[in-house]
Amino acid sequence: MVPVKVSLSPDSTVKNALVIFRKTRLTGIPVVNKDGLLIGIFTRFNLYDCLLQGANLDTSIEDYYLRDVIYFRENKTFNNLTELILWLRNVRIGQTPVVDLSGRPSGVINQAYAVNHLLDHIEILYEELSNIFQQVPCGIVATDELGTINLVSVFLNRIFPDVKVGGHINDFIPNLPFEKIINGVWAGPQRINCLSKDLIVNGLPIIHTGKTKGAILIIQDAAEIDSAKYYNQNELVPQVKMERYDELFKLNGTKYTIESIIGKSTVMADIKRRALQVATSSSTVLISGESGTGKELLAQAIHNASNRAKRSFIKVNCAAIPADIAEAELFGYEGGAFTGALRHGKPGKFELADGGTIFLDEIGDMPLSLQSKLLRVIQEKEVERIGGIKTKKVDVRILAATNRNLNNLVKEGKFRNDLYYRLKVLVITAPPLREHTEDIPLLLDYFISKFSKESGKKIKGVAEDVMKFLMNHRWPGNIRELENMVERAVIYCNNNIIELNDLEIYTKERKNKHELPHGLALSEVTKDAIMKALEITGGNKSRAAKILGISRAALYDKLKEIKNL
Ligand SMILES: Nc1ncnc2c1ncn2[C@@H]1O[C@H](COP(=O)(O)OP(=O)(O)OP(=O)(O)O)[C@@H](O)[C@H]1O
Repeated sequence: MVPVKVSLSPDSTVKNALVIFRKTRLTGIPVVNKDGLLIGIFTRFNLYDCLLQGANLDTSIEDYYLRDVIYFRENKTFNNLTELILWLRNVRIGQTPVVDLSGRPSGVINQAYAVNHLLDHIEILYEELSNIFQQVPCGIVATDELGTINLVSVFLNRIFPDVKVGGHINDFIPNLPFEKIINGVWAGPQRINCLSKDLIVNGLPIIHTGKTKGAILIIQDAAEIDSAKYYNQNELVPQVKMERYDELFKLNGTKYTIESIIGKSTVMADIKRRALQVATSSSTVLISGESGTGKELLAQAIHNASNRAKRSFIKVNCAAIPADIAEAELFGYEGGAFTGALRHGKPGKFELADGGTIFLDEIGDMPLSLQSKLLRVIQEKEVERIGGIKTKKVDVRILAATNRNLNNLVKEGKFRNDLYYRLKVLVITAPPLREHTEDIPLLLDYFISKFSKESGKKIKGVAEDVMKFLMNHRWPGNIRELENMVERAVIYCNNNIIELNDLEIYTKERKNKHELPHGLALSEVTKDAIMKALEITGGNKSRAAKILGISRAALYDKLKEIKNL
């Protein structure tokens, strides 16, 4: 609002008005009664009219000012867009007076101000709508009155991956009764069969000012709804969903979806929202975070929420493949390319992931020589087998994960800068468990239920002091450490409640407190733990890493350090 301090009274003269118009940018001057209350407005047009009718400078404005004015009270807000649009359409003057709560003029607002207000409203509304569209767990399409698609929700693309904005709805979903929906005679929800899919369809025409402007269609996969009915509502939600996705998992070799990610804290809710958002695009995603924070789980969840869900998810552990065979593993080779090569050659992981997703785990450990080849695949979207003469186009979505600081690796010359920039188009950071300890009770419930089922025990939960201890633990191995701790505690537990003594981390901590010679170096403790883990697993490093709650790469790093002790 622009504050206005000037006003006229009915007996003010044309000259008084001219002086104010000359001094201000006002297009209308408020007219007030003897109590100072707004009773009208004297506009520039009123001035022209009275001059044309022969008024002189001393003529009073009494017969000329506008009495029937739309004005606002200072505390007026528009409750909704329609109210604001109506006002914009109805105002007859460029500036609308604003009065204070007692009815005295205090300023004006102009149309530019109102339009800006309108745009702010539209922006908020648009944000809200697109969030709903991205996250609502059923397929939604909005079309115009002819059936041309304006909006498609992420979930619809899971049922019909090809549906795109700009196309006609019946080109993608032929049996859909669009005519009935647009004419308002579709008594949905109804089951229809379309392209051999069993669908539950609901549809409504969008009617604006009495005219049909388009339609909203809500489409669900009947199989999903039917299968959900079979599950006990009281069971853990993730387990219900997991079983429902079994088919998909079998198909693409994954285990997790967004619903498998346990955690209701704000950070975890943000992560899930972000995962759903990035699932809608095909750009490269860099998932960073400490070991055991759920980076692989996130990668699988993103794949399964994307329209590539029914295609392959290929995982490559960049730290685990020996450098000399890494190129063949990733890009494949032609028959006879080298000694020991298969006669007919072998496709690489990128070819196997064609149409789907490749997950490059521990990307920070990828040898430099391979990094330049990966960069070429990302840029050219084609692969060349070793010993091959042709390149092959591949459509692969790349998800990369690392627990190392790639920025530092770039500075140390161990990671290509250009590859780093290509990888971090979209970034998701999995938070360490110590930053969302409020999720510990939920994670505990989930893992206790999982391992109790596996071991045939009926463990109900943890004792109060256990919960206290766990909430205060630092969790260097994050959720993996918690998971492994519960797995062991369930084995040791002899009752139906896990006690402090069932926790290895508690007994170890107590032992360390009481028995370690004062001043024993931390490196010695680490060494002891690693040696013990290797002893238990008979030298198996993967299992030893699991017991220690760290990644294989982290274990290799620690072993290197120990050698130098
Ligand atoms: N939010 C979560 N909900 C349920 N389970 C989880 C969650 N986060 C991680 N986990 C479990 O913790 C374990 C470790 O997760 P994951 O392998 O995805 O971690 P990571 O960050 O990829 O680890 P690394 O860097 O060591 O490879 C897995 O068994 C996974 O199922």
